[in-house]
Amino acid sequence: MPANVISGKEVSAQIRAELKDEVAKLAAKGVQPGLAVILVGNDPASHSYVKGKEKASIELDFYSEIHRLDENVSEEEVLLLIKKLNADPKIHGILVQLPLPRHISEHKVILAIDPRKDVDGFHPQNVGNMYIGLPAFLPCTPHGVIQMLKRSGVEIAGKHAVVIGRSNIVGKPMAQLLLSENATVTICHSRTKDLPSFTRQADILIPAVGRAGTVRADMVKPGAVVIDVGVNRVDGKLVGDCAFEEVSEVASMITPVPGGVGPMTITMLMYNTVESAKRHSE
Ligand SMILES: Nc1nc(=O)c2c([nH]1)NC[C@@H]1CN(c3ccc(C(=O)N[C@@H](CCC(=O)O)C(=O)O)cc3)C=[N+]21
Repeated sequence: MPANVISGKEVSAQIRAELKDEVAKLAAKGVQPGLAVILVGNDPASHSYVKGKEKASIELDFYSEIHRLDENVSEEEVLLLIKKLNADPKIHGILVQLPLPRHISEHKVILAIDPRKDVDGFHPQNVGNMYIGLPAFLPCTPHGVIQMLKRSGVEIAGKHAVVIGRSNIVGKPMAQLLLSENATVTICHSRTKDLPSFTRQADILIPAVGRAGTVRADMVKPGAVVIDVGVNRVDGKLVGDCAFEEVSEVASMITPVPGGVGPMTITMLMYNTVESAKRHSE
C-alpha cells in the first residue's frame, strides 16, 4: 500500500488559522506582531524564500519590513541595522537570511540579534536553552517537522528516529527536539559508514542532506514515517533527498517536496513571531 502523504500545506493552514486567532487577541490589546527580514545580495533562491515569508506576513496581518541590502554592504552596516531593529518596539522578530556573503561573519550577525527577537532560534542563548529544556525560540525547520509528526498522529516517544545530517540549522536541533519528545535518536552524516544499516532501523527517518536520491526504497523499513527536509533543484525542478516514488511504496507516511517541510518552516517562523509579540505584550 503506498504511503499517506503528509501535506505541509495542510498542517500549515491549520497552524496559521490558530495564529490568526492569536493575532486578533493581540490586536485587541493594540499589539501587531512585527517581523523584520534582512536579505543581503541577489541569490534567487533566497529572494523566493523571502517572498514566501512576506506573503505569510500579509496573510496573518503582521507588520513586516524587508531590508534588501547590496551584496557589497559592510558587516558594520548590517550590525548597525540589527541594533536599530533590536531597539524598535514595532519589531518582535528579526531574521537575517542565510547564507551571507563571505565578508560578513554569520556568527557575529547572529550574536548581534537580541535573543528575545531571534525568531530563527539561532542565537547561542536560544540554542543553549533549547538544549537544557528551558523556554526558547525553537528553530523553525525542526520545530515544523515535530508539528507535522504530532498533528499527523505519529507517536514519537520510544520510537527510533534517524536524522541524516548534522547542520546547526537542521540536523543537530532536529535530533535534540526528537530527544525532548523521548525518541531514541541516531544522527548519521557524511562520514557515517554503511548508512543503510542505520536508516533501515528507523521508525522515523529524517533526511536533511541536500542531495537528491540520498534515500532509496531499500534503505527504508516497511511502515516507517519519512519526513524529507532536503531541498534540491534538479533540472529546474524542486525535489527532496528521497527518491519519492519508490520510497512511498515502502513508507507508511511521507512528506512531499515541494509542499512538505518548506511551508512548515515559514509557518513556524510566524509562530515564533507571534510568541515574541505575546511576551512583549505581557
Ligand atoms: N535565517 C534563515 N532562516 C531560514 O529559515 C532560512 C534561511 N535563513 N535560509 C534559507 C533556508 C531555506 N528556507 C526555506 C523556507 C521555505 C521554503 C519553502 O516554502 N519551499 C516551498 C517551495 C518554494 C519554491 O518553489 O521555491 C516548498 O517546499 O513547498 C523552502 C526553504 C528557509 N531558510
